[in-house]
Amino acid sequence: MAERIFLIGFMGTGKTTVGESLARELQLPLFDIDHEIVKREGRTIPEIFATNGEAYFRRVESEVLLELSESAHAVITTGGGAVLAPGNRELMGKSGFVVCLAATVEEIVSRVSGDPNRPLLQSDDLRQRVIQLQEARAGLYDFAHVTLDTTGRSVDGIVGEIIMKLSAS
Ligand SMILES: Nc1ncnc2c1ncn2[C@@H]1O[C@H](COP(=O)(O)OP(=O)(O)O)[C@@H](O)[C@H]1O
Ligand SMILES: O=C(O)C1=C[C@@H](OP(=O)(O)O)[C@@H](O)[C@H](O)C1
Ligand SMILES: [Mg+2]
Repeated sequence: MAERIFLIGFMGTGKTTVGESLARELQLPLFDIDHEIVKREGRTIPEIFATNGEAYFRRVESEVLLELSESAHAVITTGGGAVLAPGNRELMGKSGFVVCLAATVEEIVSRVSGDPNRPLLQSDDLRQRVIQLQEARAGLYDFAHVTLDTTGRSVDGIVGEIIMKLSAS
């Protein structure tokens, strides 16, 4: 079974939540790239975006991903935009088993609505914003080894399916 597992997918598909449970089940350490960035920077993601902009955030995100991909045997949960850099996609594809979580637009909207921690989703028309960003990212999650639709599914059920796919890999 792979010892380095990446969870990728659009915002609100449950990467951070599922990753915690998956790491517990597999008895592997867990690294959430967003949490690592917040620790390293000593400030929140909205603060980083507001003060230094998205390009700066992407640089730190890529640095943290590179360090974890080289060192940790772990479950590594990424932010939804970690796939934007081609180098990040290549790195994940070759250094671990990549699981993409997906969900319908309606499900994403209901999960992330009212959460101030995603600067890219602070919009008066959240549904339209999700659609627009998904279009801008079309195809960028397709390098995953497996993709799971999480809509209407329990975290335990999703974790069980990932473990089955891992065993078969
Ligand atoms: N399978 C699920 N069913 C219902 N709600 C979920 C599920 N997975 C995650 N959530 C909820 O959706 C929100 C976003 O989850 P999160 O793990 O932060 O997603 P991501 O890291 O992909 O942005 C959280 O409030 C979380 O509790
Ligand atoms: O998709 C994105 O560009 C982002 C996703 C977020 O992580 P989650 O996907 O865990 O919400 C976080 O990294 C940041 O707000 C940017
Ligand atoms: Mg997350």
